This record gives sequence, structure tokens and C-alpha cells, in this order.
Amino acid sequence: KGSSKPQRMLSYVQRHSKRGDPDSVISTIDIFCRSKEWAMNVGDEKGLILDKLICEANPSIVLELGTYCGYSSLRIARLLPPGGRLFTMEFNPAYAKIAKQIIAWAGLESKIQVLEGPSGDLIPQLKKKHAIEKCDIIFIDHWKDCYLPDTKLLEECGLIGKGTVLIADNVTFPGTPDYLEYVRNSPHYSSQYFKSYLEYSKTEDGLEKSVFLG
Ligand SMILES: O=C(NCCO)c1cc(-c2ccc(F)cc2)cc(O)c1O
Ligand SMILES: [Mg+2]
Repeated sequence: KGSSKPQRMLSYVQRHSKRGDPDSVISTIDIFCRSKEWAMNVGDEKGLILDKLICEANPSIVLELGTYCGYSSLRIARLLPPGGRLFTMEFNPAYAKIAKQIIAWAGLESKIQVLEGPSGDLIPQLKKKHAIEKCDIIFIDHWKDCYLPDTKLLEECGLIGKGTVLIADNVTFPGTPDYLEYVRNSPHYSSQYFKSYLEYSKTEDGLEKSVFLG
């Protein structure tokens, strides 16, 4: 009986999903969020769009900003080709602790590395500490006021190269106006909005896909 929502989500996953089966864990989290407690996972509707974008890109190296409980980490990692890796950054240690357990329960720990701490500190360490050249896909889903500064930091660190695909959650709700203005007006990005709905809700939201042109 967890005391926090993430703890209650973990307990629900361990009781109602099939261990080692990411699809079972993903659908179980969606049932928890629809029938028990709303939670800020990307969800099943935006999740389907994310799945399609991941499959189209067939990425080797994916970076996720904002792990929360690991729901989108599972959605991404289950679609990676053999040898593909997901690095996911989470500032909140309580969230990171739960995410690691949900990722382990789903059996995807060999493909996912959860990095704890402020993204502003972790991003400059990626190349040297994790032997990363360029990111193929970056899924941005952390604090909405950090989308733009972290995108600029990723550019400065040389982690965004020609063909890198940025996928940003919540560009409509809660909204990331400065980030949207940047990627939509920059000559270095080609951007496209995928209209959808806020997770487990009828409010409009969507994903913004932005390809770096070099
Ligand atoms: O803050 C968010 N993520 C970073 C957490 O460290 C986040 C928030 C919301 C949301 C919140 C409150 C509400 F009323 C509506 C939406 C939704 C999301 O998808 C999110 O990713
Ligand atoms: Mg989100």
C-alpha cells in the first residue's frame, strides 16, 4: 500500500500486470490512470503517435528528459532495435526510484539507463560518461520551462546532429510556448504538430516533432 501515487502505481503494476511483458505493464498503467488515479504519463493516445514516430526513425540512441514513473521509457525501449539504448533523465529521486522498479518489472532494464539529477548538469556529461555521439531521438517531457534551455544546451553539447528528431510532449497543455516559437521559427528545424489529447482527458494537447536540418 504505497503512500504516494507513484508507489500506488507500482503496487498496482506488480499486482495486475505480467512481469517481463512491457505491453502488459503499459496497458495496466493506463487502466490505473483511467480507473483509479490520473497521472502525468504521456498516455495511450499520444503514446500511439509516439510509437509511430519511434518506429519510423528506428533509433539506436534515444534520450528522454523526464522519466516520471517510466511509462514512456517502456513505450520507447520496447520498440528499440537490438543494441538500441534509452537514456532517461529524472530530477525527482522518488520518481526515479519507482521508475527503476517499473522498468525492472517490465524486464527492460538492459535497454534503459535512468540518470538521476538536474538535466542541466547531466546533459554535458553524456558524451564523456556514456560514450554518446549524437542522439537519434530526444523525447522532451520534463518541466515545461526547461524544454527550450535544455534544447539549446543539447545543441551546444553537440548532441543534436543532422537528422536528430525532437519529440516534445504537452506543447498545447500545459503548453511550452517559448519552445514552440523556437523550433517553429528556426531555419535549422522542420517542425510538425500532431494534435491529440492530454493523457486520460478530453483536453486538447499534442506532440511536436522537430527534425534538425543541420
Ligand atoms: O509536469 C509535467 N511533467 C514533468 C514532471 O516532472 C507534466 C504535467 C502535466 C499536467 C499537469 C497538471 C495538469 F492539470 C495537466 C497536465 C502533464 C504532462 O504530460 C506532464 O509531462
Ligand atoms: Mg507529459
